[in-house]
Amino acid sequence: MPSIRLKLETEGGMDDNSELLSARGLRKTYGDRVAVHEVSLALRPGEVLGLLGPNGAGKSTTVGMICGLTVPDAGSVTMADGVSLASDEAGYKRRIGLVPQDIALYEDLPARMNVELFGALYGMAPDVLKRRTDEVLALVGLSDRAKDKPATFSGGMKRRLNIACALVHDPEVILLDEPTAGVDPQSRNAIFDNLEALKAAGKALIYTTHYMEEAERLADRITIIDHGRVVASGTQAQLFALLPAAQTLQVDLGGEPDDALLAGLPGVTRSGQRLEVRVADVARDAGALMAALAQRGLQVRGIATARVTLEDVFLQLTGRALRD
Ligand SMILES: Nc1ncnc2c1ncn2[C@@H]1O[C@H](COP(=O)(O)OP(=O)(O)OP(=O)(O)O)[C@@H](O)[C@H]1O
Repeated sequence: MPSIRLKLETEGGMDDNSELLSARGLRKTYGDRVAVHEVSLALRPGEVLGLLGPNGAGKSTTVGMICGLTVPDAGSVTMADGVSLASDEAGYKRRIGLVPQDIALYEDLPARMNVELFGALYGMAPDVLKRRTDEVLALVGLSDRAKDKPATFSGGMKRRLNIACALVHDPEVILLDEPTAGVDPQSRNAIFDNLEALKAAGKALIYTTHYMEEAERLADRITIIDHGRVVASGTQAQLFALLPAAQTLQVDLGGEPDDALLAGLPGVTRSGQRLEVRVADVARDAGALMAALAQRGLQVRGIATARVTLEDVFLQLTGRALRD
């Protein structure tokens, strides 16, 4: 079968005017090690930007520089209206909420007081702080545990309380550094529900993860980072379009075919009654394949396409698996 590029929907480039926050040329070295080289990224209002990369890629260092905890060696981060750490540190930080990778809670203070302490750091008025504390505890599903101490919470509940603390001052941009690390699948789903609610409320999120499934589920756009460098950035469709044109069709036959019958069919490997067929364009080539199989008297019971994933994109761009 002739090879043609896998066709996928693509979008135009980023319109600079639509950026809520933009990081340009961020760089950070620790001794001889360059943790982050020239990282640039942009966040639009109301979107989830996934920062995807393996352990040690430089995600936390990048997030640290965006929220002002880590001082960059070079580069800058600016909000759409020009406010930056350099121009107005306190004003900038009020607009950012950080959910750190390591849970930061006072284990022996009630959940509610943990949230209020974070709010007090931003000088929130008592009545506003009370209302916001109620709201964020409700958002993360912990209203009924407000009086309990985190010391008595599960790992997933602590993660959710950590998120509530980052939200109490109602930031425009929320940075989440691997917020599902070490939580069970049920708690992970609860956290995703919280994040989807935030997105629906119009918040912009930067979400770091080394789980491509999480980036695929949550992110509107994804920046892939490896060894401190951005290796690709775009919507999932744009990233998938970076893959060489090929997809796999899985064809289930009525019985085990004679291999001689499959001779002359390109890209076919057989395992029992199942054929794996590499094609360049599913929409175009599936029909020709079905016709060729019918011509050989082979009955088809079912046909499916194997889905491409961000793991395939990472492998294509770096030559390595995300979780090496
Ligand atoms: N404070 C530090 N001192 C020295 N090296 C550091 C420091 N912080 C990070 N690094 C190094 O910088 C590189 C990037 O680390 P970073 O934590 O940003 O990666 P990451 O993508 O967030 O990884 P992970 O998913 O494991 O958290 C790593 O090589 C790490 O060892």
